[in-house]
Amino acid sequence: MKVVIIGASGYSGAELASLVAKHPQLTLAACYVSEQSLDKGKLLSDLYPEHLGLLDTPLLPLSERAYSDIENSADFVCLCTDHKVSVDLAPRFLSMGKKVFDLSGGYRLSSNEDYQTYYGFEHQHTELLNEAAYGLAEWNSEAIAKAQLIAVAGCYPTAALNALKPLQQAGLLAEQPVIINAVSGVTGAGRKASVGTHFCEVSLAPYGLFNHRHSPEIEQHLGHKVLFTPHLGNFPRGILETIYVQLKADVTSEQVTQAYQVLADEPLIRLLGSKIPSIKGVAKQPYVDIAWQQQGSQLIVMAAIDNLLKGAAGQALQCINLAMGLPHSTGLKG
Ligand SMILES: NC(=O)C1=CN([C@@H]2O[C@H](COP(=O)(O)OP(=O)(O)OC[C@H]3O[C@@H](n4cnc5c(N)ncnc54)[C@H](OP(=O)(O)O)[C@@H]3O)[C@@H](O)[C@H]2O)C=CC1
Ligand SMILES: CC(=O)N[C@@H](CCC(=O)OP(=O)(O)O)C(=O)O
Repeated sequence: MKVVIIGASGYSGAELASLVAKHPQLTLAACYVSEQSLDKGKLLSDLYPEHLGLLDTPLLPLSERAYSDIENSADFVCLCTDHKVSVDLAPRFLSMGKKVFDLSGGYRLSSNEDYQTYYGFEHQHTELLNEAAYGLAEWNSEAIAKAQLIAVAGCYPTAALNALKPLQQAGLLAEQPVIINAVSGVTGAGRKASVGTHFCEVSLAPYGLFNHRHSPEIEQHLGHKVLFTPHLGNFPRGILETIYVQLKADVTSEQVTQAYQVLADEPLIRLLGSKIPSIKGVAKQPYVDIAWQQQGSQLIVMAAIDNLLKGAAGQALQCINLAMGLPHSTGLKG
C-alpha cells in the first residue's frame, strides 16, 4: 500500500516516514510540507541525517498539483500537521476515497464546544467528529480497521488511557478524579522554533494547568474525571506519567493485578508490576511501560512512552496495520 505523509519534515512526520520506509508491506509514495515551506525541495535526509540512504526523499510543496498527484498515487494519507491544518485537509482527502490517519487532535473529541474551549477554534467539519475512529490501537482495533478517518490518540492520553482503562473497565476506580502528573521531552512541542521550547530555556516546569486539551480527550475516552497537569522537561523525547488513583474501598492488590491482565498479551505493552519505569526504558522504543504500587486504597500507576513512537508515529503505524488486516505491531518490533 502506498502512503503519503503531509507534514513530513516535522518530528512526528519524519518518524512516521522512517517507519513506513522500513515496513515490509508499505511504500513511502511521497512526502509533503506546506506550499510556503522553507524546506520544500530539500531531502528529508538533509533535515534528518540519521536517515541518509533511507529517506533521500524530496519534500514536496502541497500545491494544487500535489492534490491530483496524491489522488492518483496514494492509498493512505497521514496528516502530521497542526490540528487546524488537519481539520481543513482531512475532508479533501476523504472525498478522494483515501483512508486518512490524522496524528493531530483535530478529530479526537466529539464536541465542538470542547474545540472552542480547549483548542481555541470553531470546528469546521463537525459532521466528521462522530465518523472518526479514535486511534488508541489496543482498545479500538475494530473501529480503526473499518474507519476512513482515524484520529490517532494524543501522546499524553496514550500513556494515561493504557494505564487507567484496565482499572476503569474492572470497576475499581473510586468516584474522585484521578490525578495525572506528566512530563514530556521537548520534541513533544514540535520542530518549529520558539523561545519556550528552546533547549537553553527549558528546565522543568508545569504548563496548561486545568485547561490542557488532553484533559477532555482523556476524560472522553476513559469515562472518568481527571486532573491532568503536563510538565515540560529538558530531555529530547519520552513521556513519564505518575498517576494517583483512589480505589474503591477494599480493592485488593490481586484485583488490581488481575485488571491489568487485559493487557498481558499485547505485544507493545510491557507490564512491569512494581518495578519503576523510566524515559530511558522507552526512548526510541514502540512500547508503553506500565507499573503500579498500592497501599490500602491508594494506588500509584506509572506509565512511560516515547512521545514520537507510541505517542504518535508508532501508534499511527499500528492503526495502518489494523486497516490492512495485519498484526498491529508489524514493522514496530525488532
Ligand atoms: N511531537 C509530538 O510528540 C506529537 C505530535 N502530535 C501531533 O502531530 C502533529 C504534528 O506534530 P509535530 O510533528 O510535533 O509538528 P512539527 O511542528 O514538528 O511539524 C509540523 C509539520 O507540518 C508542516 N506543515 C505546516 N503547515 C502545513 C500546511 N499548511 N500544509 C502542509 N504541511 C504543513 C510543517 O512543515 P512546514 O511548516 O515547513 O510547511 C512540518 O512538516 C500535531 O498536530 C501534533 O499535535 C501527536 C503526538 C505527539
Ligand atoms: C511538550 C508539548 O508541548 N507537548 C504537546 C503535546 C504533544 C502533541 O503534539 O499533542 P498531541 O499528542 O495532542 O498531538 C502539548 O502539550 O501541546
